[in-house]
Amino acid sequence: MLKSFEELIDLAKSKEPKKIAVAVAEDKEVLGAVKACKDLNIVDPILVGDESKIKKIAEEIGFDLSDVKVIDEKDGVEASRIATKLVNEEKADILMKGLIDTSIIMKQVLDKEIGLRTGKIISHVAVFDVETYHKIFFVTDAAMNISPNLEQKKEIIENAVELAHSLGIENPKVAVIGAKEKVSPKMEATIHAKELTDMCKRGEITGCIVEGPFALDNAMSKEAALHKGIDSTVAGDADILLVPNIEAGNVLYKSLTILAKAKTAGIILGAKAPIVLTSRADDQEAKMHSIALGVLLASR
Ligand SMILES: CCCC(=O)SCCNC(=O)CCNC(=O)[C@H](O)C(C)(C)COP(=O)(O)OP(=O)(O)OC[C@H]1O[C@@H](n2cnc3c(N)ncnc32)[C@H](O)[C@@H]1OP(=O)(O)O
Repeated sequence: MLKSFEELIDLAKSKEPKKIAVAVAEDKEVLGAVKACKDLNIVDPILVGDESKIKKIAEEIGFDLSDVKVIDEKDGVEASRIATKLVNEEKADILMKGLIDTSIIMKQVLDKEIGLRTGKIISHVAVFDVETYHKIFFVTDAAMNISPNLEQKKEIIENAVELAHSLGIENPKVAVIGAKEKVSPKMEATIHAKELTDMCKRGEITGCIVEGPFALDNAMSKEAALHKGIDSTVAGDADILLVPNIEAGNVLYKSLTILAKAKTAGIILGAKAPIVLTSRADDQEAKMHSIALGVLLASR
């Protein structure tokens, strides 16, 4: 079972290096992370973007590009398209978002001709390590699916459970988050939580334990759960938090990274290849962890 991001990097180092296509690579944190991962011999990068800007940043950070392929494309949409197409054509194993809006690169990923669709839902999982929680945990979906319906939430859980299994978390505990732990007909998130719990009980969602609704405190703190008289194996020990919508997920993601200084890695699942996707504001370390996660997944 994965215990730290250091372990994640070590695991990635034990794999063959993977080709990573970076869309709109002209960013210091992105190039710093790619350089660090290249130095560890876990990736062989293809940088797509404004070549003059890429070269200027590379020089500043001491990134020797002599054996790195750079594709010059100043337009961000086109650069995203080229990088996505490289993965579609299996010229790269991993796609990475650089200095570009998530919706722009994900539109390329969804493109029927050059994209990376598989028929499954494409969803984001953020992996967190924060001092105030006793283990690594996931938040899904803070970045891709805006307001998922019940069936989409089921598939988002399945993507996250598959990731958990890949990281050695055998029977992950999934907490379906709402604003309270009781079902309220006025709050769709709580109704979905109950239905997802029932689906798991009926064997329609497997490989995990799904329970909810939970308010965040009950999912993450045993004491808070006991205080409210909640009797559940998931309460206070969740591995995966399924958030009701992108706003809740994104606020939680950024609260964890900005306020709680959590370590993080972000990845898009359900596409033909792993897609490294962090916030543009995330630091080099977060991007490095995310690349390592991409390498692990691309090695399966
Ligand atoms: C957490 C750190 C990083 C961040 O902070 S990210 C910041 C916030 N995130 C974002 O701005 C992105 C949020 N998402 C979006 O904007 C949109 O969902 C996105 C990705 C642009 C797609 O929207 P549209 O292009 O309008 O797509 P659409 O809904 O009209 O659907 C077009 C076709 O694609 C399919 N599709 C859409 N989302 C999918 C998914 N998740 N998985 C699989 N397939 C999906 C959809 O079924 C449709 O297919 P078809 O063409 O009918 O066959």
